[in-house]
This record gives sequence, structure tokens and C-alpha cells, in this order.
Amino acid sequence: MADIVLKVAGISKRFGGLQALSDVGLTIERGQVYGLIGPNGAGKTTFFNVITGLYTPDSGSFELAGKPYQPTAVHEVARAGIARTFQNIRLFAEMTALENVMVGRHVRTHSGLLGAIFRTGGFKEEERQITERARELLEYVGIAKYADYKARTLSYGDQRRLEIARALATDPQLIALDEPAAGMNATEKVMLRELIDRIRKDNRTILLIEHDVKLVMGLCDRVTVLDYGKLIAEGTPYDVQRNEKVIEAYLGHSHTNAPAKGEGDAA
Ligand SMILES: Nc1ncnc2c1ncn2[C@@H]1O[C@H](COP(=O)(O)OP(=O)(O)OP(=O)(O)O)[C@@H](O)[C@H]1O
Repeated sequence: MADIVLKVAGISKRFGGLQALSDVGLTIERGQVYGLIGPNGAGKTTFFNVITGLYTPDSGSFELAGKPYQPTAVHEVARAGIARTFQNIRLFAEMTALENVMVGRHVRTHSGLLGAIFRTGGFKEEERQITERARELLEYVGIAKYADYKARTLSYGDQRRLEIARALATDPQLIALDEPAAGMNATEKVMLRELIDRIRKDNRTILLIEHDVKLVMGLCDRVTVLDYGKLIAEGTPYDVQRNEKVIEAYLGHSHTNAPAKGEGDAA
């Protein structure tokens, strides 16, 4: 039987007169890289914000690793096992790269405030483990040499890697990446692709919103396409980019990143 990590169904969200999402659902299996695409304003970010607790949906059901979860608050969602990155990088700019990852790890710690104040033995051991794990994760995403640099001094591509390391630090069931390639140059994109591939090989599960359709088509196992808040196609990259509705949706929006037939076909 398939090992389902995320199963959401019937998500609707209205902003005043605008129906941003209408009855959208998707199912993601463990180890998949799952893409969410669609023209500008299709509802991708709204969907991300709903499943990660930033927006309250008007309707919808949510299951993470077989258990129902209510995305009512961001920290609850992180504890439940979804970690995310943001379209506009949200790091602690004045903290070091290492400290940024350690913050992510604290979602999973136990000593609590009193342990921290009195620096109990348990707290110190936990801090040691957190630091060690954070260093491993910086190594994993390829920026270990910048561990002690302030986050704001890192290059754009490296800041995105740092965000991913911080997300991984929470030991998530699902990592939701919101436009990870935005603003990256070609070399950074190649490195990002390698990193996402490595994360997948480690049997982690990724949900990806991305404007770079070539990247999505090359990386994802399955793709859902939204248009005007509705799901218009779901399937393998190969099928989705040949779907008439998808082609029409992108052409209708005069989108420069339209999924041209054959481009980025999964090997
Ligand atoms: N907080 C909000 N209040 C009102 N309208 C909103 C809000 N957030 C999103 N919308 C509207 O909902 C629709 C879907 O927006 P959303 O940002 O989810 O689309 P998107 O697919 O992520 O677009 P893009 O690719 O441009 O980032 C848009 O028409 C947008 O203007």
C-alpha cells in the first residue's frame, strides 16, 4: 500500500469577492517530489499558506502521515511535521548560519525554558546535540564553511540553502519549498536541483511551488496544475505538459514559462 504523507481534500478559500481556491485536493506519497504550478494568481501561494497554517481555509480536510491535522497555527503545523521555506527568504539576518539552523531544531527539543535558564545538565547535552546536528545539516546543503557567518552576508543562493537546512532541522514529514529557484542564476539552479535530488534520495518528501517550469518538469514525480483557484490537471510531468487545459491556461495568461511540449521531460 502507498505510504501517503500528505492528503488534503476539498480546500476552498475566499478573499472577499475572490474565490482564490475552489475544492482543491492532492495526495503526496513518501519520497516524492511533488510540484504545484499554475499561472500568476492561480492560487499556489494561497494553497501553501493554507496547508502551513498561515491562512484559515473556508473548508478542507487535512491528513499528515495518516493522522488528521488542523492547520490552525504555524507552530502547530511545524510540530505536526511540515516545514516550509518562503518566496521572500525569511532568515534571522543578524544570527549566524549555524544559529539559524539551531532555531529550526528547537522545534523538536524538550528541555524547555527552565532548563535553558538554569542550564541544567539535560539542557547542555541537548544543546550539544543540536549544534552537532545543525553543523551536519550545513554540511549536507553545502554551506558548512559559512557556519559562523551572519546569514545576511551569505549569497542569495546560499541563503536559500540555509533556509532548506533550517527546514530539514525540524525533521519534517514534508518540506514545502516556495519558489526555491526564484532569483537564482543558472549555476545556483543546477546546485539547487542536485540538492533537491539528494533530499529525495534520502526518502524525504517535498512539495514545490516553482515558476521555473523546466525545473519542475525535470525534478517532480507528479505535478498539480492550478488555474484561477481550480485544479485543472494532475499527473506525471510528461502527461501534464501535454494536457490541453494546461497549455491553454498558460497561453491564456501569456506566460513566458509555459510548459513547452517535450521541454524538461523526465528522463
Ligand atoms: N491575503 C489576500 N487577500 C486578498 N486576496 C488575496 C490574498 N492572497 C492572495 N490573494 C488573491 O488570491 C489569488 C491567488 O493568489 P496566489 O498568491 O495564491 O496565487 P499564486 O498562484 O501564488 O500567484 P503567483 O504565481 O503570482 O505568486 C490572486 O488573485 C491574489 O490576488
